[in-house]
Amino acid sequence: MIVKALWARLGMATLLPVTLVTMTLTPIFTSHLDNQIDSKRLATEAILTSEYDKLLQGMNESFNQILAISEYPMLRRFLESQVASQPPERDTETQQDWRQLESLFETLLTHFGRYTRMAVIDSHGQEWVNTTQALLLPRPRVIDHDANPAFQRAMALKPRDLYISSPRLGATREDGSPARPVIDIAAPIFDHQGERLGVLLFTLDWSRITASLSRVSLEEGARVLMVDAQGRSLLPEGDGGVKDRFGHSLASEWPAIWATMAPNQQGVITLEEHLLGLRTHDIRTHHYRSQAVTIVSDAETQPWHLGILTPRPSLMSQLIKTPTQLLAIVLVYLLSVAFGIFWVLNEHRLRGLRQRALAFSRKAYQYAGEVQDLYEHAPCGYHSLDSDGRVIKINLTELDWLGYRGDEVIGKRYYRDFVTAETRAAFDAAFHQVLGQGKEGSAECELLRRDGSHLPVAIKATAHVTEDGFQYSRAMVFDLSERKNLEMRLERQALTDPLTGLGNRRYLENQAAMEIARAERNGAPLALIAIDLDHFKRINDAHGHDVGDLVLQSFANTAQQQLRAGDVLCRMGGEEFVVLLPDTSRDQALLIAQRLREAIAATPVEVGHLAPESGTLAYSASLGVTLVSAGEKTLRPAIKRADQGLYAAKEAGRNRVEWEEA
Ligand SMILES: Nc1nc2c(ncn2[C@@H]2O[C@H](COP(=O)(O)OP(=O)(O)OP(=O)(O)O)[C@@H](O)[C@H]2O)c(=O)[nH]1
Repeated sequence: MIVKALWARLGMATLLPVTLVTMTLTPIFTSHLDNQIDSKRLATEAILTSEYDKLLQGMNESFNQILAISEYPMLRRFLESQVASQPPERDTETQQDWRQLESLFETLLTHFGRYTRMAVIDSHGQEWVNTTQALLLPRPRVIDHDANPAFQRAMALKPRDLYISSPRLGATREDGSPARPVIDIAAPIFDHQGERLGVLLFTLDWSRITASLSRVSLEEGARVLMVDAQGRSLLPEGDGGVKDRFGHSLASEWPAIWATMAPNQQGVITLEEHLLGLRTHDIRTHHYRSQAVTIVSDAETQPWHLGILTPRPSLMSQLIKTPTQLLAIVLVYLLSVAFGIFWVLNEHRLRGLRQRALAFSRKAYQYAGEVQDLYEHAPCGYHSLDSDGRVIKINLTELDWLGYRGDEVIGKRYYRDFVTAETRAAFDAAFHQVLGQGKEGSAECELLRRDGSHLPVAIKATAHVTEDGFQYSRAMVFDLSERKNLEMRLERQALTDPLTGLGNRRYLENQAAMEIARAERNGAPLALIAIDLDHFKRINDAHGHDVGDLVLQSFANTAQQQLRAGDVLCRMGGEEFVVLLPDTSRDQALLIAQRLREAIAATPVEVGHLAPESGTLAYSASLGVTLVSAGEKTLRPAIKRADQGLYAAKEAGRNRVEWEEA
C-alpha cells in the first residue's frame, strides 16, 4: 500500500514539474515564436517586394527595348520601302537598308541575349527578319496569320501599344536540351503618317527574367511560386517537383496553396506550416514604368500570382536550430523532475520519521499517563512547594490523607498549615534546609487532617534549582501511622507481662519515676506492696505449669479488682508482684494489702479438668508492705523493704501481711 502510494506520488512529482515548467516556458516560447514569425513575415515581404520589382524591371526593360526598336527610323524606312515596292527591288538604297537592318539585328543579337527570337513581319504577314534562321531572309516568308496570335493581336494595336503573350514553351533547342518557356512580345510598327507597316515580334527567354526568382528558391527552405490566373505554373524550372513544373496546374497539384493564392491580392498569409507572401500582377495594367501606352495580353491568364512560400517557424524548428537552447530546456525539465522526485523521496522519508515520532510520542504520552497515575496514586504522598511554602502540586494520595480536593489546596494553602502545631517547628526547620545551601531536608511531623485527626508522616524534600535559582521543592511524604502503631505495640509489649497482661518490671520503673516525682511534688505518701504466691512450686508440680499459669492470671484479675485506677500492679517475675499505691498512707496500704490477701484466698482458681475433683484450686499469697521514703529516687529500697516484709510473712506461716518500716 505504502509502495503504491509512493509510486503515485512519484508520478505526480514527475507530472507536476513538467506541467509547471511547460506552463512557464510556453508564454516565453510563444512570444519568441511570434517574434520569429513576425520577422520571417517581414523578411518574406521584403524578398517578395524585391523580387517583384526585379521581375517588373526585367519585363519593363524588354517592353521599352521592343517599343524603342519598333520606332527605329531605319526599320520603318525598310518596311516602307519593302511594302512600297512589290516585289522588292534590290537597288542600291535597298541594299543599304538591308545591310543596316542586318547590322542592327546583329547588334541586338549581341546585346540582347535574353531574346531567343527577333522577327520583323510586315502587315501582309511577310517575315523579313527572323533571328532563329538566316538573319535576313532572302525571300520574305509568309507566315500563317492564324498560327501566330502575337502577330494577329499586334496588328490590332495602336502605336506604342504592346502585346504580351503568356509564357509558353519555346521550340526544342538544336542541342537537344529541353525547351525553355518563352513569352512573345509584339509591337506594331507605324510610319510617320501613322500607316501600319507591320509587327516587331520578340520572343523573350522567360528564364532570363525569372532567374532571380529561381535563385530565391535555392535559399533555405523558401520556394517561389508563379502562376497565371488559371493556376498554371509560370516558372521555368520549379523546385517542387511535379507540383510547380512549368505549365502544370498548381490548382490541381497543390490545391491548398492555390486556394490561398487565388483570392488574395497581396500580403503575407500564415498557413499551417508556411508563410505565403503574395503579390498579383496584371501585366495589362501594371506597367507604369514601361513606355507602353496599352499592353494587351491573354485575358484568361491575367493576373499573374507571385508567391514566396517560406517555412513557418515552429517551436521544434527553433529548438533544432539552437541546440544549446534545446539542451537548456531539457536540463530545466530534468532538473525540475529530479527536484520533484527528490522532494517526494525526502517527504516519504520525513513521513516515515513523523510516523515514528508519532508512535514515540504516543508511547511517551502513555508513559506520561502511567507516570502521572503512579504519581497520583503512589503509596506515598508527593507535593511541591514554592519558596513561600505554598502548595503548587500535590498528589491524590496526600490529598486523600488530608481530606481536601486539589482545587482547595493547590496555589491556595501553605503546607505548614497542614502540620500540627506540635510538629511545625520540625517541618519549618526542614523546609528552611531545602531552601538553603543543603537543598534537601527531612522531618517527621504530624499532618492535621480535615476531620481533625493527626497523621504521623516523614517528609523528605529536595530543592529543584536551575541557573535562575530555587524553583520549587519536591517532597515525598511517608505515612508513619503503621510504624508508630507498631512502635507503640512493641513499646507496650516491652512493658507488659504477656501472661497476665500486667505491667512488667520496666513498666514499674517507668511509672515509679513519675509517681515518685508526683509524690514529692504533692507531698503525698507513696506506698508499695510486694506480693508472692504461697507454695506456688507445689501447684506447678502437682497440677502442671498450665494450672500455675491460670493461677497467675486469676491472681492478676482478683488483685486488679481490689485496686484503684491509679494503683499500679506489676508482675516482677515468677509468682512475685508489686503494687504501687500513690497517695496512700501506711494504714491505708496495710488495709489494701489485707483486702488483697483475703480476696486471693477467697477466690479459688477455676481450673476445670486440670484440677482436683472440685474443679477449683484455692491458693494464697503473702504480702509485705512499706512506704517509699522521701528522698528515694527509685523504688529499689522500697521494694527491698517490702520483700523483707514479705519474707517475714512467709516466715510467719504465709497468707499474711507484714509491715516493713523504712
Ligand atoms: N506456672 C508457672 N510457674 C512459675 C512461673 N514463674 C515461676 N514459677 C514457679 O514458681 C515457683 C516458685 O517457687 P519458690 O520460689 O520455691 O517458692 P514457693 O514454692 O512459692 O514457696 P514459698 O514462696 O516459700 O511459699 C517455681 O517452681 C517456679 O518454677 C510462671 O510464670 N508460671
